[in-house]
Amino acid sequence: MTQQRRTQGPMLRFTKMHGLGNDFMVVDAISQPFRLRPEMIRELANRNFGIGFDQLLVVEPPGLPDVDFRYRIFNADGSEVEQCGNGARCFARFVRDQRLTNKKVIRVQTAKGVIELRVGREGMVMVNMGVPEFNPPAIPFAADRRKDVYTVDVDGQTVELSALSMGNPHGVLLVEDVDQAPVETLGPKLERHPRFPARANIGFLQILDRTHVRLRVFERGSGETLACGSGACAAVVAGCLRGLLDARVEVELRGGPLVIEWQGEGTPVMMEGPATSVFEGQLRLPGDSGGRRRRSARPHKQRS
Ligand SMILES: N[C@@H](CCC[C@H](N)C(=O)O)C(=O)O
Repeated sequence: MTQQRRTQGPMLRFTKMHGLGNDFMVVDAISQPFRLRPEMIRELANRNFGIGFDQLLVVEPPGLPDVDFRYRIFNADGSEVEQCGNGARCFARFVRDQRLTNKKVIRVQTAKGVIELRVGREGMVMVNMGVPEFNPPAIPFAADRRKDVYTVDVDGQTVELSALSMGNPHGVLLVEDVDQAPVETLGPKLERHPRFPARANIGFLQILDRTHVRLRVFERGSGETLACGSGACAAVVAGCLRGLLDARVEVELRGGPLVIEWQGEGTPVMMEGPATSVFEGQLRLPGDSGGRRRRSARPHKQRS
């Protein structure tokens, strides 16, 4: 019998980061070769057998003029997506910590266009998240015309939600109390509802007053996370469309607060919040499919 030898792949350096508890594995794919298949991403995202993360963020060289980097985002289920607000803040922090740039205003190419990140003091980052899109085919959401509130049938139950794109698709429901909201039951059903053909992130929004809200988000491809930046933007936009919120709102997520500003239709949404580095590590990728990894990690000096 011939013994099959598994080849050892290259070492991969990564940083573990989070934005209000929405956590990321961040990889510099400029100074090291990097390519992962979806099943490998799922394995790394696993919180028991892998590194554990909500999203994988990949820093690449730009493909456009006047842009500093390309930013790719993968959910824990291995799907590549267009937008990640908390990830964008961590991205800005990462490229500066790794000395890939010393700019304070960083222009980044995403799958849905260019976004601008501004690095502020004490680890805070301001992101221009772009102009929200309400046209149903562009979200994408199945509807014959645009509305501020849609009625959706879920297993015979009627649910009211707003649908919009922040570069990625969102549905936003108003609830009395986020602590009692059916995030774990209704979230996955709406994420995969046939009216969202590309699936969607589902936000459960509790309005406290015109400038303060609470929010939980069941994320497409990752499940409920402690915070969702694009979800916070979508929720404030949905609240403004319903006439319930002012232009500047503090959004209390399970992992902490974000400040979101939106001046109205046709203008971009601005998001401000923290970005935190947790540790740096390296792992040996399998040289062939499905091999187990060896990994090592050293704690990060906390820089705020
Ligand atoms: N956590 C993110 C959103 C990540 C992508 C999302 N799950 C999707 O599939 O669109 C954020 O902070 O915006």
